[in-house]
Amino acid sequence: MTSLLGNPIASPVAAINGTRRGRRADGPATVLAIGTANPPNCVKQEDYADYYFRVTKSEHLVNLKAKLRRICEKSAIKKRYFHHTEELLDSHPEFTDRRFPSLDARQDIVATAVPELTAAAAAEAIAEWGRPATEITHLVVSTYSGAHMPGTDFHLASLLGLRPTVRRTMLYMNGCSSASAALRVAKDIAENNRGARVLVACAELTLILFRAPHEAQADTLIMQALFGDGAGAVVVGADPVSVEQPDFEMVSASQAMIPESKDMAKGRLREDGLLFLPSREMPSLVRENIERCVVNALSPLDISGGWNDLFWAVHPGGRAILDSVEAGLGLDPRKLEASRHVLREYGNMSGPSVIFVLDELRRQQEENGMGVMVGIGPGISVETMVLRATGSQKKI
Ligand SMILES: CC(C)(COP(=O)(O)OP(=O)(O)OC[C@H]1O[C@@H](n2cnc3c(N)ncnc32)[C@H](O)[C@@H]1OP(=O)(O)O)[C@@H](O)C(=O)NCCC(=O)NCCSC(=O)/C=C/c1ccc(O)cc1
Repeated sequence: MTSLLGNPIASPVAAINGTRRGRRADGPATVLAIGTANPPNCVKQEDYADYYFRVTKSEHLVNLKAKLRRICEKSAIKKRYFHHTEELLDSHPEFTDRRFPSLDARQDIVATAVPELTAAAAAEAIAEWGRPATEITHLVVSTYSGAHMPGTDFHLASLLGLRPTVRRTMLYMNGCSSASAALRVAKDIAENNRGARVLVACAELTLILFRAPHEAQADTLIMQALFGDGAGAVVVGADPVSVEQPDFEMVSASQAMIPESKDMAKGRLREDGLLFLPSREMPSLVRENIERCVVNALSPLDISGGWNDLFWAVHPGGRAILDSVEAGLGLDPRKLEASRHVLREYGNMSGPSVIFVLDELRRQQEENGMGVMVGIGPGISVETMVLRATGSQKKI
């Protein structure tokens, strides 16, 4: 084939393939910055049973209150943060009276509260990144706290002053593995679009699942006892330029469904909000399956054991979940200290929790060499990302 000037040129397919290769990044995606945020209302776990039965006007359910107190005592949580306050709950009796539908009112509140909390975390990440917000090329947002069109991605882009052409992806209802899923998507975007800078943002507000106790549904006490509000944001990009100081390389990402687990961690969006139903078997199923998930994720990298030589960023879904991962992998107890710290200080914030754990690992400078981020979500889904700490001396 010749050009109009008579010079030989490559075939169109070869030219397109060449261009496609040229559009890819040279190196792996990296974590360039991390931001986190929580609402101001803080409730100590030791006060939670009194607080919860008072605000739901359920003091007469003395057995359930005693049960909640037992769960709180065993939770290894010290305190949690919530967007909702006692005043807000008082002004919305439908949030605590199961006879009335309340989804509309919950959706109306989270429609602005989720983008605002997400923006606080994202602004922190962008400030640390050190480049203008207008240089973010892609946005991946994940939440189960409300669903709107346009969604949190649209509002967040406006709140942060992102460019109007920022390419947005919205992920809904990924439960507690939502940030892990968003980071996996961001890694693919960053590695396949040279120069891309992807903002990942994830927030959850427990207002979407707050409800009064009920004798016939004692299991709902688990979500009231463990879950807290938070937002996490990460700037992801490959081939860092001089101002950028990566914390972690995102080496590989995998996802697995634990067999026979579809009823283990279910979420149902109801007229009275989101109902989360955790099975009692969840911790044991995690313990039995976690090593197989980790082996599948790491064997392509020729890593097939020596789990204590890696650092770990495990989703703090509950004390029993962390105990199960520790036992299933035979980890030295200090290996999950960053996850236990996040559980202790914030509770289970669902998806954003792993972003807090990554932040904590780099703060404690506990990360070294290779490590694994583990997200645990509905079904049971296990999201695994192999990371390599860059040893950045960034001031955070
Ligand atoms: C701190 C716990 C709750 C209790 O500690 P323990 O050492 O097991 O203590 P006990 O065995 O004595 O349990 C205390 C009480 O809690 C009860 N309990 C113990 N698990 C249960 C139980 N799943 N049911 C309902 N009663 C129970 C247990 O029966 C007992 O009741 P009682 O005998 O009356 O004192 C512990 O079991 C624990 O951390 N469990 C894991 C909690 C859990 O499943 N976390 C969720 C992980 S998945 C995730 O993060 C979110 C995914 C998600 C998915 C979809 C969405 O929409 C949103 C999110």
